[in-house]
Amino acid sequence: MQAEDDLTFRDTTGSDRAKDPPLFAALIDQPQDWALFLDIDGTLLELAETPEAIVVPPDLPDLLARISLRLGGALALVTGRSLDFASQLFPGLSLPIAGLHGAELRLADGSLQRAEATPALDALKADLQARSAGWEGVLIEDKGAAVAAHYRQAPQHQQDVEAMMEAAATQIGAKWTLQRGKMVVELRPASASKGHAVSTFLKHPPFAGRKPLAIGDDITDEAMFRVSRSLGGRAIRVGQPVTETTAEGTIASVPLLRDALRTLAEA
Ligand SMILES: O=P(O)(O)OC[C@H]1O[C@H](O[C@H]2O[C@H](CO)[C@@H](O)[C@H](O)[C@H]2O)[C@H](O)[C@@H](O)[C@@H]1O
Ligand SMILES: [Mg+2]
Repeated sequence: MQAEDDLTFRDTTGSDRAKDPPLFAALIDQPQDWALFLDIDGTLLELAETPEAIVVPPDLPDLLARISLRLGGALALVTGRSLDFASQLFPGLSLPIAGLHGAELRLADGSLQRAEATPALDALKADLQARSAGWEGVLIEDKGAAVAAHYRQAPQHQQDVEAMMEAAATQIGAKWTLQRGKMVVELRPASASKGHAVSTFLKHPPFAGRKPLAIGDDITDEAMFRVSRSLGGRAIRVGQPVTETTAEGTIASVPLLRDALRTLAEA
């Protein structure tokens, strides 16, 4: 077991140290003590130009399956994607998943918590499509009970998108909240967050009684970092944080994180 101080690490160089960082050594030594919560976009998967253009490496599903087995099933995906989308990304795996930033849950026993769109939200989605139609490159992503406006391909429209989504948030009311992310502004159900998702998983088997390790790359992941650390767990942010982070360490890139996960799976 590593000394407590060694559990804090910061790799910004891409050095080999990230391949076997102390946090993962703790999981390798005592897999029965830990629960792992993994974000998808920008963490497990490289970011792509559009939401649909992401690529799942062929070996990733098997890697996740092996880690889940090693952790006694205490591995969950915690994502801004919808639960259905995340599930279809990894066909054949039936991992516990939190979707829509925590508003949708599939627990290890298969029980489901869904978030539903309302007629008002559906009308708003159509409105957003119409309002952004002239902004070439801006994409509206319909996620069921959430909607995202992406400007990765049209950074010149960032302010237009921000203003449009702020007005949309006022229009739809307090049941939805703005969630900013990497070149995206979303409206997500206000009732939950990634932090709520982690604390809910930890009340249920096989997560209950374990220490959480949360790994993510973006503002939305800070909620699970805070919960994880407040419950005696740990947090890692992938990439160079451009905003304040409560994670105690960073891993420089998606490939380096996957290297660390391979080390865990092969231990
Ligand atoms: O919580 P995550 O699993 O990280 O999901 C966050 C959002 O990811 C997606 O958007 C981001 O990734 C896209 C594909 O790489 C990229 O084109 C976009 O610029 C990013 O913001 C997804 O489309 C959103 O619905 C998720 O909330
Ligand atoms: Mg992410």
